Amino acid sequence: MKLDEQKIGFLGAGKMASAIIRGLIKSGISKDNICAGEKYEPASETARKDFGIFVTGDNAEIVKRSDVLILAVKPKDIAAALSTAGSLENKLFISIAAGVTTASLEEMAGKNARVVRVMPNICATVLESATGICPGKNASKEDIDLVKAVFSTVGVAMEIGEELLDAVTGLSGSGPAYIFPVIEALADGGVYEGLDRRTAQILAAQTVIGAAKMVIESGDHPGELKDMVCSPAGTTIVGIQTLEDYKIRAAFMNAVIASAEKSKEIGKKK
Ligand SMILES: NC(=O)C1=CN([C@@H]2O[C@H](COP(=O)(O)OP(=O)(O)OC[C@H]3O[C@@H](n4cnc5c(N)ncnc54)[C@H](OP(=O)(O)O)[C@@H]3O)[C@@H](O)[C@H]2O)C=CC1
Ligand SMILES: O=C(O)[C@@H]1CCC=N1
Repeated sequence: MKLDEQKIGFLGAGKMASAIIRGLIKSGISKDNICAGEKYEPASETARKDFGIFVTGDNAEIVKRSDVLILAVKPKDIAAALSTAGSLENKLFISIAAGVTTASLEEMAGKNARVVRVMPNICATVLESATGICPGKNASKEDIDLVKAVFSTVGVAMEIGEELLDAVTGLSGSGPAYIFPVIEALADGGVYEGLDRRTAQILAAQTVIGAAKMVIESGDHPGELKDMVCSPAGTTIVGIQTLEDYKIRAAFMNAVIASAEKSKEIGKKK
């Protein structure tokens, strides 16, 4: 199955669907092969205007037009979205909803449904998502390859066992929201010391990009990279000591764990 031969339909055309649609179009997928069902008219209008795709409030029409469906509504809205979707027989059904297991998706979409559960993140907007992919029991190798191809258009995509998808949700699904306040706070520190806001924000964001790139490109342990910055009796080790005083590492670990636990809780409700 080639990606550019598939008709891809989204149920929900909000923030995440828009990010993925942008990636697909940027990677050369024709807008004529993409459509979306959306019940909120302003979101429909934005999708039509931004991407030139077909958008309707009629989910069943989207299902009819599509080979591949990407469910991109909030977990609480899934049952309602599927109740208006009609038959999903012979469709590849992808869900990006946090917490919702492949077993409950299969139950909702029909026992033999080819389901793949995916956890991307909002950085798909700039084609830098970190995405975990987990096939349901009826998904074929071809289906998984196609899903990988879809999410590779918006960043890095890797297959992960379902028992670890809540961990992926806590880490990379929610993770951008943990880094944005870090960038804001770094910039605040710069502003406190006299930098103007714009300059401080660019320096802060570029510092985060650079640090992340060093981790990925070197493959070195982040602790070793931190040591490279800390001169003996220098400026950085004083900053590190301050962060340790505030238990910054425990704070981030606990944020990821709390988010993963919430994802598990959502999964139990469905
Ligand atoms: N935001 C993020 O960073 C991430 C989100 N996710 C997951 O992605 C999914 C979507 O999240 P996100 O894009 O942020 O949400 P949004 O609220 O931006 O988008 C969802 C859209 O779906 C619409 N909708 C609701 N019910 C229906 C329906 N029955 N038929 C058609 N459209 C409907 C909503 O309309 P209305 O507003 O009127 O309800 C809304 O416009 C969630 O399940 C979330 O867990 C995964 C990874 C990251
Ligand atoms: O907060 C949420 O539930 C969604 C899922 C991952 C990121 N945002």
